[in-house]
Amino acid sequence: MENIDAVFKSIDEHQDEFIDLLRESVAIRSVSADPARRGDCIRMSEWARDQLRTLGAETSFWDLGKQQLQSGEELPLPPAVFGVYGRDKSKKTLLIYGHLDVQPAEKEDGWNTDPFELTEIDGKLFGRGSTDDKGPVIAWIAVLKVLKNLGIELPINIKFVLECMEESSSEGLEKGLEDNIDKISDVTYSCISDNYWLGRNKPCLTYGLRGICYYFVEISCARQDLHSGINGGSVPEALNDLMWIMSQLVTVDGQILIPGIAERVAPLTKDEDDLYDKIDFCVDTFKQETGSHGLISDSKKNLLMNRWRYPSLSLHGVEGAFSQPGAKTVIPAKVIGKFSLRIVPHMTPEATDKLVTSYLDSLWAKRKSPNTFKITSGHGGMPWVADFRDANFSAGSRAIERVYGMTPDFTREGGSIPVTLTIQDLTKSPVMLLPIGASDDMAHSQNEKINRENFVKGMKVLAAYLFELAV
Ligand SMILES: NCC(=O)N[C@@H](Cc1c[nH]cn1)C(=O)O
Ligand SMILES: [Zn+2]
Ligand SMILES: [Zn+2]
Repeated sequence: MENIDAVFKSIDEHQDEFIDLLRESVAIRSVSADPARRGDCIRMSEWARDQLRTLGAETSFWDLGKQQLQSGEELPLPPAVFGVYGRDKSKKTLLIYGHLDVQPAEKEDGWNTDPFELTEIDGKLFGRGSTDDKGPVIAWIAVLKVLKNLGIELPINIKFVLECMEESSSEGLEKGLEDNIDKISDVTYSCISDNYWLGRNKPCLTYGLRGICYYFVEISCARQDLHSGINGGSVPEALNDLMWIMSQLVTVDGQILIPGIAERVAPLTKDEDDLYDKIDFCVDTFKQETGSHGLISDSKKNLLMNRWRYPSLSLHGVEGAFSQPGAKTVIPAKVIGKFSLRIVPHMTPEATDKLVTSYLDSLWAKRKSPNTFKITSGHGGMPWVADFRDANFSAGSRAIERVYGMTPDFTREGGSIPVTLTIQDLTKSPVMLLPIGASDDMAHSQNEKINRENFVKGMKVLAAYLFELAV
């Protein structure tokens, strides 16, 4: 560890260069959900591969096959980037996973700046992907650049797996990992930096994620849209049916109304119950950061449990419904309601699909509507919970202490990174989530940002972690 101060110094000195690298990557509009942006996603994979290659990694692309769109059209999936640094059999091997795709963003959504032009205001670097997840990926690249420039040998071998479809259910990646299992079977530990601190000031390490099950409810009432004056009162309307169904999924205080869900949740143990008290989390700050008008509970423990260890159901939108400004008097012919459930141990996507489908079928039978009704389950991903008392977490914790002078909180996360469990299972090795961004980074939302300080200190934590892992 005698070199670490030189590494930290170099990170400080070259920080603007690394921010420029982040700027370059943010400018590539790699929105995986938008078929029109597939070329940008492929370009983003090429960009990351070239970065790793320039730094001396052996790189290759994993072809992940094709994506079948609802329209029947087929699109190539962006290739995953595989990078290898070092094959020294006497050293441990760390697998680093990150994603290069981003959520959609338009200036008109309410951004104060162009989402694809990294803009620094008061030490905050605004831009789509700045924190989720281009910032953390660039932070890893920056660490390798610094080590290379200083001529410092890597203390461990590194394998990168970078994908460009995470925000669209990591389509193709599980198979890509399985097909390339021989290339990752020597992995000792894995690290994913793709989530956030619980607050703005205290770093954390994360040992749990919720899974996800996504659903589409399609109702059609006519061949084409109708005039609500001419036809209103004579035609049973699809959107009325859909709203009736969607209003019976979850209560105002977040209770899921689908029978059988609550029974599948892992019981709370005394050990787990005790963990929540020690965690640094302020309910009022959380409320203020989310800008929400109220919270489902004002107890710290209940809120954390609701975010981490209980399922939640969110309604996301209705395709086909009139949503522009103004007062169009239309009866939409076909609407598709979208909702998802975040699932937790011991729930599985398969069992959840059955409960959801059977409940929606029973509601539809009660409705006695002549309209057509179809439920489709979209992507599903398992939850993940690990042991945070292992050597991977100890190394992460020591690295954080070195940079921040404090030990991290051990947290879970309400979001989902389904590939986490796949990586753990395929490599048969421990995975740790090491977030570098703060709780108010607004991933997926308007004005996503990463603080310059988090970005720079995050690089230092990642560098120190590499050396701590080797101990
Ligand atoms: N940073 C992790 C993340 O944002 N994960 C997404 C994954 C997802 C699932 N469906 C669409 N995206 C999340 O929403 O948790
Ligand atoms: Zn992410
Ligand atoms: Zn995300």
